[in-house]
Amino acid sequence: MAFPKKKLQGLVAATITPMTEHGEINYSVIGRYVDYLVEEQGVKSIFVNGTTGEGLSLSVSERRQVAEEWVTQGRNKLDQVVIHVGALSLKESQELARHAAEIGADGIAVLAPFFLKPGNTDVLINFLKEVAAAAPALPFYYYHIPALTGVKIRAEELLDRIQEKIPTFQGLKFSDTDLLDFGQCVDQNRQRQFALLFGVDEQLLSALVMGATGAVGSTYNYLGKKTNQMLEAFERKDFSSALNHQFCIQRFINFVFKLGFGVSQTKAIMTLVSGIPMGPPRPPLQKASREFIAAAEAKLKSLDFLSSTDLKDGSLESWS
Ligand SMILES: CC(=O)N[C@H](C=O)[C@@H](O)[C@H](O)[C@H](O)CO
Ligand SMILES: CC(=O)C(=O)O
Repeated sequence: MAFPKKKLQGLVAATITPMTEHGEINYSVIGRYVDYLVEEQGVKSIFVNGTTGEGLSLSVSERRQVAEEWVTQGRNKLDQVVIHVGALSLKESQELARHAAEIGADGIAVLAPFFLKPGNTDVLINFLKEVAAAAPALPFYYYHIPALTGVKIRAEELLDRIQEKIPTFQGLKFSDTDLLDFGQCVDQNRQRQFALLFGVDEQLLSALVMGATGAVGSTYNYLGKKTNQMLEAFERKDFSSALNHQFCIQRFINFVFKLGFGVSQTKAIMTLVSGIPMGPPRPPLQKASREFIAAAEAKLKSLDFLSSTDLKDGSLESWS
């Protein structure tokens, strides 16, 4: 297969894995979820089984089924479905990579093994290479998220050496606030067609200035429309309105940060905004509190991210 394939760009939603109140995966709402992203948020690409999707809290068999459901439901509706296949076990990661290729996903992403960790860049690249080789026809993305993996290898250094080792390498998802590292990823790869996707939603505008080609994030599930307005303003070089959009997004994220924000809260907010029940997270994560939901709801309304008519069954009423 010729590389690069179609480039991954624009907003990519890191999908939530919907669950039932009993903690089983709720596959039945994924079709509705796809329609919601496309129709209500203008988001046409997704990143499945990542941090937000609790990918590392799912069994391999669940991860396969979740990936399959998104690919099936997204067919002819979504531009790209990228499956995160990172795992501590190389074997599991390879199995998931092969599976992603079999089901017709558009790409795979892998993070650094985070328990027994790679000690340097070459060791990390060699691990990634073994996974990539299990899906030789699929674009491969590195998922750089040092705060969660504890692997502090700079992306710029990895990018420098990865292309010659992994022919399917297409880019990275950069979930870190180090804009020097990110800027150097852009600057040193101008000749290449890499997708350099930023993953800190509250700082996306800075990364766009620095040359990001797209973004992967959790908030695009419910703030996709707003963020798309920021991207459009940026495209037409209307920086003051782009900044207004970014500040508005920041006001929300900053507010929830102070209350304590993570995957559990993301599930609750998405339930509230979309009306699609996302359910509780899987232990050790704990369901967001009622107080959190009430405060988030009020904030969403005050920022005009949620009109009262948007509120459907999934909202506070059914929150116990
Ligand atoms: C740690 C984490 O989950 N990061 C997400 C993606 O990488 C982001 O989308 C954040 O959720 C978002 O930027 C809010 O902090
Ligand atoms: C945010 C993101 O990319 C993830 O949830 O994996």
